[in-house]
Amino acid sequence: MKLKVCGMRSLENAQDLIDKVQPDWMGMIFYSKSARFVSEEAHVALGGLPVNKVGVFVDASLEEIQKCIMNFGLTTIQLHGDESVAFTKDLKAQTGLEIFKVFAVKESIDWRVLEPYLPIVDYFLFDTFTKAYGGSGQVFDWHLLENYPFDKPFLLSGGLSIENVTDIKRLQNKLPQLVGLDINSKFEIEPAMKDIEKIREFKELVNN
Ligand SMILES: O=C(O)c1ccccc1NCC(=O)[C@H](O)[C@H](O)COP(=O)(O)O
Repeated sequence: MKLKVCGMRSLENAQDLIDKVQPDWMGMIFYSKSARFVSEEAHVALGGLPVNKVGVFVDASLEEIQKCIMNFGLTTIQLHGDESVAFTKDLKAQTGLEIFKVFAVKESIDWRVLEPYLPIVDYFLFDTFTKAYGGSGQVFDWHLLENYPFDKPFLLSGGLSIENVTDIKRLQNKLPQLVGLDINSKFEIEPAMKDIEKIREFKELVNN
């Protein structure tokens, strides 16, 4: 199972994560209202890290995203807002980078909304709906994913922790399209500072 560790900001903490966990992706939040916001100046420290770097954006402009791609050496763009199909298509055409399109889950999922994104994005990512967009630590009703109708691989997110590993594995057994997990606040000591040992333990439990 692939692992994305999101909301990283400190160079030492990120280096430790890479050394001890080797995540498939490391996420940085470029949304100024987030407690995990990564400012432009941080690229000097974080830009050179040897890991696939995901930039998380909420309804940002193409120009803002392009700037972060250049400065931080992003490999992946996570669209965490209400980005349209046209915008997502333009972004893919202009950058050629891997794209995660996030869908914030409430009480139900309308699969027709996801369909036009299928030829454009590399992965869907399902997260819990909150007004703050992400990093809430809240779990949504995973039963809603059981009739996922596409072959497109997706990542699961929203309140993932060591406590719900058994349920994650149960879902993975039912849905082979679930190829990755996105973790964040349940592994934090403080916003944007992760407990690396706890993440290592989570990875071990998920993969064994
Ligand atoms: O983490 C944030 O502060 C954040 C703010 C705005 C948009 C997205 C954000 N996080 C993106 C992520 O991919 C998180 O990992 C995801 O929301 C799950 O977080 P959590 O429920 O804390 O595990």
